[in-house]
Amino acid sequence: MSNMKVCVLFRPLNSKELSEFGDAVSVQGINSESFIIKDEKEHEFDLSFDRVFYQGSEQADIYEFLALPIVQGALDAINGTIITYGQTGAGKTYSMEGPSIVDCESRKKGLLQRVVDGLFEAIMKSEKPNKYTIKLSMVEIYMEKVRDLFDLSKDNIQIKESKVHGIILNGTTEVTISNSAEALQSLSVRENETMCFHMRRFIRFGSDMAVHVAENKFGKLILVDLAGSEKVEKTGAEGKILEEAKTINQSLTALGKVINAMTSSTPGKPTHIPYRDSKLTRILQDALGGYSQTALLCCCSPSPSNSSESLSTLRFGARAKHIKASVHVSCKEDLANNKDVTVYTNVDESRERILAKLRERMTAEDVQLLEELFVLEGIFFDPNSVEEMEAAYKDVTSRTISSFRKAVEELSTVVEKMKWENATLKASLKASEEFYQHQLERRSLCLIL
Ligand SMILES: Nc1ncnc2c1ncn2[C@@H]1O[C@H](COP(=O)(O)OP(=O)(O)OP(=O)(O)O)[C@@H](O)[C@H]1O
Repeated sequence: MSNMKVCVLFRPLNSKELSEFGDAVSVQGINSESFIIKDEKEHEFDLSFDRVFYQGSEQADIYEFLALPIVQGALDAINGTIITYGQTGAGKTYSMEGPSIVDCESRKKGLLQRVVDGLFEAIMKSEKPNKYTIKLSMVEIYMEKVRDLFDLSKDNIQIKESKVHGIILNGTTEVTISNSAEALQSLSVRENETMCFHMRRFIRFGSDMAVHVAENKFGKLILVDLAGSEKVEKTGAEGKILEEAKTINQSLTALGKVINAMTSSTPGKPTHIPYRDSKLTRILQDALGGYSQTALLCCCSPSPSNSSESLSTLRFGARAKHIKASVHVSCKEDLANNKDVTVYTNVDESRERILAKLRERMTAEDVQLLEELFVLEGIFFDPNSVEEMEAAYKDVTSRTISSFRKAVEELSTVVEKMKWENATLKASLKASEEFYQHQLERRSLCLIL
């Protein structure tokens, strides 16, 4: 079963759509998972997803189905990612944060407020609320640069990989938050300050909530409100805004390429997954490539005027549905010695199996160097790269076998030597016994005389 949960949301018709097409819609619901959508030429497409939220759906229902399991997972140190995708005006931001982050009518609260509330509620209900620390960071990708929205002087954050935390945004400001109100206040202040119109139009922030579950566990929860996915020419943009639109388009194209590569790989054949083609795909590498529970909300307009963009969004979602991600628990031990240990639940067993075998056969230092090399090369996040690991493992195995052979030869020589020593000892023992017997016989002869 795929760990990528893909849902579809059809927002209500807006006033422009109502004035142009009345209440006509291109979507006909079948049930909560399937619907029929017509393109501009009235061709019908029968599609199914994990859940479909039709016009008038409650924000609370979307949260419960899509995000609640991810929030619960984050508290158990399972990384989670929630992404909204769709054309401009399709309802991505509304789904993510409702009409506004703070002072929002309870019913209209979006995923962001509900995730924050859900995290703190779960923590307060837990046996030891004090063992949790929640840190928040917020970044945006602007013109292929990652910018810290809590410290605008950090406008070119580097993306790195760590064994424990996976993809990390190096040096990003982390704000420790102790309740929902504090978190939402931080998020809303930054949003108003930094998102002027042209950026707001194309760029969205991702908030990265790091949940330190316990001293030795760490969960990461990322919410990503993507930029509009429509074709650049549809935006009517010019000049700098056109350049921004093109960059966004490239990063969404890179996201599409990553998803295509992941879902079209042939078993047993290594496939290159182009995570490094854009900052967006690099940041989402964990979420897509294996160490996360991921939910994608495909936001669409139900209007016939937007059916071609809606279909393009739905095709993207249908493709993403086939990504088989894996669940990962991050574990940090021996902080004082800065020694990281990762514990895996159900997956990436191949990697762990190979590493375990390498550990048996190589020195700890060699294994560590090999791991570092693979992390640097991005191999650890590419499930298809297991073949490369297998090749490395075979190489190590053959070297180990020949060193075993040499050891067996040495051992045989030692055994031969010991056999010879044993025979010599036996012979001298026999000689001693004979001598002793001879002496005894002589002594008894003397006594008889
Ligand atoms: N589920 C919904 N219920 C009511 N109104 C909605 C819903 N979704 C979106 N809207 C309205 O539609 C408009 C556009 O939505 P929104 O800003 O969320 O789009 P978007 O996909 O984030 O677009 P952009 O890429 O431009 O940010 C807003 O005025 C919003 O209030």
